[in-house]
Amino acid sequence: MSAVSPIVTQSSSRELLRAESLFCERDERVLFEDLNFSINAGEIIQVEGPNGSGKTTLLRIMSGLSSAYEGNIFWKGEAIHSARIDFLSNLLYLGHKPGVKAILTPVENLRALMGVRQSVTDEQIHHALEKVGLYGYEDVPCHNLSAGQHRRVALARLYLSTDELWILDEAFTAIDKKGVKELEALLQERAQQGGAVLLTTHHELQLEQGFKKLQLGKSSLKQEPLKEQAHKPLVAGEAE
Ligand SMILES: Nc1ncnc2c1ncn2[C@@H]1O[C@H](COP(=O)(O)OP(=O)(O)OP(=O)(O)O)[C@@H](O)[C@H]1O
Repeated sequence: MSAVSPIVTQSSSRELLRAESLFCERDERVLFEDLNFSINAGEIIQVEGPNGSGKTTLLRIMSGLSSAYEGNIFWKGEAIHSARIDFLSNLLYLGHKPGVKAILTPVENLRALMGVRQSVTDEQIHHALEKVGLYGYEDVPCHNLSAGQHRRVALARLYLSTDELWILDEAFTAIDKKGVKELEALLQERAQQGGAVLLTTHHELQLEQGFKKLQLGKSSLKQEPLKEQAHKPLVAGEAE
């Protein structure tokens, strides 16, 4: 169980984010084209593809951090640029950089990161840090912590967040086997509570509930349709 209860439970069919006819080219190489997909409340979607196929690029575009694309993105049916405030107030994005301030302790960092968005207690922060293996490091300035520990401070936000949409780029690095299991459980719990998760990971996800995979083209030239997960017959339609 995470330390934070969901604020609302949403219908699992409610569309949150939708991409229509996305096209992205980098260095004269097409990363994806005519890419159509949506993520609903209660869903987990893993973006898959070889190194350099555009996974991070796609997550940055879907998070509003990059405008290097053509096509349309909608948040709850409204064009993303018009819905920006609501979108950003309901999004948790975890990228490659942890965004942790070295001068602050893990507790202070989390207080600062969560402070303006959501009120959390010190007890919840301590619980979250324990979940990512930082028990005993709560009050150590982050400049004394390793790069992996910095990532885990950032990851602890997931144990506090009630944001509707999580976009996670390689969130499974820097955690041990137990941490991986707990994070998988957390993602499922979040989805069951009506949250949605769009993620990339090189780790083979072991989720009891179904999840979708969005496969980016191996040649980076052509977008493949969403594939069904082998052991879970989830509909993985491309254009919805
Ligand atoms: N800001 C940028 N400007 C130009 N090209 C970029 C930029 N960011 C990424 N690229 C290029 O876009 C391609 C896709 O990069 P991206 O990081 O999205 O791939 P990825 O699938 O996440 O890779 P990996 O699995 O190695 O993390 C790469 O060839 C990269 O060099």
